Amino acid sequence: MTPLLSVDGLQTHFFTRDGVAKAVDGVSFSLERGQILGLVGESGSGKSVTGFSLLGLVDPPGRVVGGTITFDGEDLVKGGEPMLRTLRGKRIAMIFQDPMMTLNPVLRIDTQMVETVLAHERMSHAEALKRCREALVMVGISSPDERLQSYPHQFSGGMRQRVAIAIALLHKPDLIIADEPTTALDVTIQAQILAEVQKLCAETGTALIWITHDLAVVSGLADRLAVMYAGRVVEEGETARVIERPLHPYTKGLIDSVPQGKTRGARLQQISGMTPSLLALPQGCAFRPRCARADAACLEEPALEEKLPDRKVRCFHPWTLDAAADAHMPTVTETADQRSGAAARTGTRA
Ligand SMILES: Nc1ncnc2c1ncn2[C@@H]1O[C@H](COP(=O)(O)OP(=O)(O)OP(=O)(O)O)[C@@H](O)[C@H]1O
Repeated sequence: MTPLLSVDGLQTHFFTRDGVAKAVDGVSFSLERGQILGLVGESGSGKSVTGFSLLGLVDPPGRVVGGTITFDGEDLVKGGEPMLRTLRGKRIAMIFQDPMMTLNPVLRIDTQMVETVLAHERMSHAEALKRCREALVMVGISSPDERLQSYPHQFSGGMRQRVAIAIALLHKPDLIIADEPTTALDVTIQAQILAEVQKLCAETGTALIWITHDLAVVSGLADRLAVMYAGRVVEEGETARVIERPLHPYTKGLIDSVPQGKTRGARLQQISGMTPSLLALPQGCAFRPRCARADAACLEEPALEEKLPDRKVRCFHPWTLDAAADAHMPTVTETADQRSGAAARTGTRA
């Protein structure tokens, strides 16, 4: 089956006075209709820039400098702004962390929603209003008529985000890109919205890219995961399989740092070290300075390769491909420095 979206070798760079920040540098993934992809990684890994690149929303000094984005058979990079203008908001919608990026504070909800409908479709005002009402009901808003006559400031944060999601749904898009849309909300509201979005995707066949730094959020939502580090996808695969058997040391570190019921009260493992500056990336694998499994081979840049069926990983020493070897490898949370410190104390070679 041809995927709805196929991103191949996408590169989006920022040409700053201090140098070129390769925020997205060779990102590849694909998505089928109705599928949910979780795009995960620490802050600054290039998740948002990837999302913005898909919609042609990267502003100078940033620019898409390479790769292809194929959406329903059309090359969006080649098609450029004229093609994107016809798709944006209609076939591809975006939900932002701050719903006020979507909502106009001085307009009533009905005015802005009806305007959005009529921007892409010809119908009467009454028909457009009916569509708006249906979209509000879809995201769990009761008494939509009353809500339609309100202004954004009359809503709670969670309710504002629901309205923003309803606006994204107005044209029954093929793809929604959601950039940390529930991060600012309390856990209960977040869980409700996640459940509703999941249901909507299943019902409408809308595909979704859910961008988040929170692996726990997407693990219950996404069909597939793409893990990003320093502008690159380092691991991609089916969510359950990635969580159960992470291959990349960074993915394993992310999973180990998610609180589990069984570890309540126990000290959480954290990935030591910091994400590197994009203006001064280490030679070879960008995760090398934080990785306990790194060796001289990692001074070369690994490629994203399919090391197990339907599992891609960008690493020379992925986990659990060789259980016997894994048993002798240090955990990802130990750094090379810690290892050599331990070795010095015990008089062994690190
Ligand atoms: N306007 C800009 N000018 C220069 N560099 C930028 C700009 N926007 C983004 N970048 C670069 O792109 C990198 C990735 O940014 P991006 O917002 O995609 O990260 P992210 O993974 O979404 O993190 P966060 O969750 O913090 O938003 C930034 O760390 C920065 O180096």
